[in-house]
Amino acid sequence: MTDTATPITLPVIDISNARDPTVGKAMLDAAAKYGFLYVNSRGTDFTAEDVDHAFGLSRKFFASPAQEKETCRITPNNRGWSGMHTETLDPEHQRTGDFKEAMNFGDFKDGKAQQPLPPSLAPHETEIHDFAALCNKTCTRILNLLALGLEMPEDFFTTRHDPSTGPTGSILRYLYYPSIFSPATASYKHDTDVRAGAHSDYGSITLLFQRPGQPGLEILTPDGSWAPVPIEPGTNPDNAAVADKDPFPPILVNIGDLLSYWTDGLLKSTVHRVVFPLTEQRSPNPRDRYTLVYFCHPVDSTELVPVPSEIVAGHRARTGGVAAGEDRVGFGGGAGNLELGKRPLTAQEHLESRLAATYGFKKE
Ligand SMILES: O=C(O)CCC(=O)C(=O)O
Ligand SMILES: [Fe+2]
Repeated sequence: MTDTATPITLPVIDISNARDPTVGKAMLDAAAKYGFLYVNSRGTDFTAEDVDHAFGLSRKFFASPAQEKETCRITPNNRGWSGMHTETLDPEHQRTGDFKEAMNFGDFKDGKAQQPLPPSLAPHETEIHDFAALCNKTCTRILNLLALGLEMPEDFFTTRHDPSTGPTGSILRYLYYPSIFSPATASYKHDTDVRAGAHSDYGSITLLFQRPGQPGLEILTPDGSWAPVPIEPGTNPDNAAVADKDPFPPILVNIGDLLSYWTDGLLKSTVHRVVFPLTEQRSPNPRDRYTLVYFCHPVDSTELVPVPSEIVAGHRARTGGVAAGEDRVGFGGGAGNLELGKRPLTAQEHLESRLAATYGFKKE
């Protein structure tokens, strides 16, 4: 099924003018329909060199000796390195942990990491910080456009995502999924195992940088089937060609649980996963997959008050808000259904509740 499914067609949006309401509408439509969209790399703050360099650091880190990675093993604050099979994103359906390694960076303070960096990365602290800052800048454009699309004050989200005003839950993540030829994947069973289990993201928005010829991401469509997401829109997922005019493949953007909750489910937090496409398994030259992910979160203390948007209010009136009847914190009700006399959740509380729901069972 994974391999015969038709790739999904998602809009590619140019965000070079982040103050254009027409672009805001296009972004809102995609966020409400699919929860996923592409951002054309030409309209962002990144050069091809910025992105290549970040992928280079990621490769250098994952190729470094395990003893070195051990010095920065992941801690309960979600920062650091997690090894092969350490994370299980969909424990109900996975017999084994994800076939991936990851390295998470939390907020920097005055350009300094607030976590141990291994020898392979310590000399590159400034570069890692600068890349995370560019990611945040691109998220600011996207959040501005979403606010415009929702016809609310355009700085409503951006002022609440400004890391200079306080700590945030934002994470820059390097990901490495070894190829099917790697000893690390010897036990992989197609149609049983996954490189990353089905999940939704927790924050406001996520940026995903992919490399040509390293496919694997799929999203769950409303009819319950999995659709591959091409790296180059309009091409086959494993077509390695990059359009000449674009500095690097478009950035894939998706809505996370927090922004879905905040907008009463109008913006969709879509479930996704990473697999080995069958074409990749049959390929004479299967490739490792490297991705860079930026999970953008509001400042921790942000109160998730109802958003001042008539469009969200209309959606709430029609549907009752996000997943009515769901009693899991962070899903049920939506921010607009705040009970009288109750205070709103903060961004930090929302994140903690989602982490507890995902990892709570294996904490002991
Ligand atoms: O690496 C990818 O393609 C997706 C990663 C992802 O969905 C995640 O880390 O939340
Ligand atoms: Fe994800």
